[in-house]
Amino acid sequence: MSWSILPQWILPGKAAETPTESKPTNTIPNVSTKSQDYSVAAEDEGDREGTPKAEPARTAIDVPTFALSEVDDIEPISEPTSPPATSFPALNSAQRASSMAPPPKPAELPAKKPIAGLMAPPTRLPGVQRAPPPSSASSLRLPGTGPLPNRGPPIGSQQRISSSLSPNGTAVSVPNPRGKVLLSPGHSPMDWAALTRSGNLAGVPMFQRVTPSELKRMTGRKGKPAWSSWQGKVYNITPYLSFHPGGEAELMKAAGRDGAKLFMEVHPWVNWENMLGSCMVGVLVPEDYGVKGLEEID
Ligand code: HEM
Repeated sequence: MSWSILPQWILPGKAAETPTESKPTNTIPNVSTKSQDYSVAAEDEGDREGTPKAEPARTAIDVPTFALSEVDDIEPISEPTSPPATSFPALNSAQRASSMAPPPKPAELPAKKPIAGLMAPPTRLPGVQRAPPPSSASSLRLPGTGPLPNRGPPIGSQQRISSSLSPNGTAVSVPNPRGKVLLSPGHSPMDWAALTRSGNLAGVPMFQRVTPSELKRMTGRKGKPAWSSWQGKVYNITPYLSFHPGGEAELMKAAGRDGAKLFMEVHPWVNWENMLGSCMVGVLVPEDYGVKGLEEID
């Protein structure tokens, strides 16, 4: 690019004189930070020998200048004219309202004119007693008649009885509508549950095949254990006798026989298998089970 074709006043100083120089001096002042640097640099440039002097066009449009220091001198912008401050609190504030005179009593209110299109309220019959409005307090009151609300276990249930165990350590028969007994201390349903977790309560080393005649002999008397069957399985009910909420005598009715019928008559909601699982002796087999087996072998 030839420098000679450019007007003199835009050529860089040295470059204009020695166009053969490979690198034109960068004379662009550093304007990165302050604008005043530019003017200083421009003066330096003008002082150089041989440098064409370009007079700044003084006729340029005056750019209004602004300096921060002048800000203080600027007349503060007057705020929009507002009405003179009213006294506190405001006229329509709640504070004023509270100190104001109370509103007129309903009796003093002017009689309301019936609004067009709406019916007038029904007139009250003289002498008719109106019931008090239902309140939350009235719903808490116990009804004078009818059943009491369900609160806790029913009267006579095991939960209520177990809170008053027999003091002398024996199951005591007490008259109550469901035939519950007082269980001796340490014989609550919780105690039984703990005992069943402790180990095998069947009283036999391994599962047995029990014939009906054999079951019949296990009555809990004459030193024999009490066994009872339930759905083809035989259980030793002896350990449970003192834990039975219905009493030992009731439970003994099932000894030496199938107890399902009696059991289901009294408390079908009780889970026999769960409660007596650790007391299982074996399974009930037909009377001739062993004999048949031996005959088949022969
Ligand atoms: C052999 C297995 C049995 C077990 C595991 C057993 C268990 C129970 C349990 C847990 C209760 C308390 C029920 C409750 O609080 O709701 C109870 C109560 C009672 N049981 Fe048994 N029972 C058995 C057999 C029998 C038998 C054979 C009879 C009667 C012949 C009987 C008569 C009663 C009676 C009268 C009550 C008290 C009333 C009641 O709770 O409804 N139980 N028994």
